[in-house]
Amino acid sequence: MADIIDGKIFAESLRAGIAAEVATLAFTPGLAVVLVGDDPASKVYVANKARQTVEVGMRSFEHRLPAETTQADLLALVQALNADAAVHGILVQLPLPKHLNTEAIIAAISPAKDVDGLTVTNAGLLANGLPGLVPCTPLGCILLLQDRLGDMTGLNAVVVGRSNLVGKPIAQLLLQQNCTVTIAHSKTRNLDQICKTADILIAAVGRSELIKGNWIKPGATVIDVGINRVPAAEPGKTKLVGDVAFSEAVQVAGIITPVPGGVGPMTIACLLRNALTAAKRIETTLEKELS
Ligand SMILES: Nc1nc2c(c(=O)[nH]1)N[C@@H](CN(C=O)c1ccc(C(=O)N[C@@H](CCC(=O)O)C(=O)O)cc1)CN2
Repeated sequence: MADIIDGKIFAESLRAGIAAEVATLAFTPGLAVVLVGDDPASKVYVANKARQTVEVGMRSFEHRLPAETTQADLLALVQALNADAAVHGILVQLPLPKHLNTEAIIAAISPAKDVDGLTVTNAGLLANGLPGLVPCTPLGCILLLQDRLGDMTGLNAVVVGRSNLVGKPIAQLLLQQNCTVTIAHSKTRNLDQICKTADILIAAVGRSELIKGNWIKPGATVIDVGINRVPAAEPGKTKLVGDVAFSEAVQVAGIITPVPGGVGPMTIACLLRNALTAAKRIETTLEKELS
């Protein structure tokens, strides 16, 4: 049986460290979260983000906009937040309603306040191995891997998924750890065989329980980023499952993250970490400009 990583406990200790550091600052970091529409899961994530922001001693600015918000209105809000000195981090909850142009909205966020690490500037910094803001879920995965594996030099890492939010940035972070990285996706041929080469397998493809136990190399470390809501055995109820068939995989892998309770909680903890990083950088730059 694999060792099961408890992401909740890890995230709690990360948040405790952030709170301790915030308490030492001469200013209060501020994080703005923008939600457009009524997606039930997004509403829960945004509420959790706001609550945890306050719990670590930061200021939370919540902006809930109706589903019919126009591109121009959302852009105007982002620009106002860019200009607001009390706001050090800006996050626009995804997915946005279909009529909005997500790329243009993300591009409008000041890279210094882009705590999701999604602007082209931050993606470029990551690709070049330079310090920027790194997307939260990939950062959470790497922190878990570093904690469990330490040095990852030379390990074969397979990332299943190529999104800007998870797949591409985590591949970059694994390269920085000296892994040999393969990026696979839903159209990859012989996906099972490729997965079987992985010492580290990252499942971020968004397909419930796609990755079976016999796709996994015995003893591999499996990080499941998938969050898929599927019908439960009880009629009318649903449950969360990952991209990995957990009950099979847990018998083959050496280390594995569960869903829920694995990577998910790390996402918000890493958002707070990014907000702290952004705030310190912004305030330091301001101080330099004033002196
Ligand atoms: N702007 C962004 N949008 C989205 C991101 C993101 O990083 N930035 N990621 C996801 C959603 N997400 C945060 O926004 C997120 C997903 C899951 C969890 C989490 O704690 N999951 C729990 C289960 C929670 C549940 O019951 O639904 C777990 O896995 O244990 C936190 C944050 C998409 N959008």
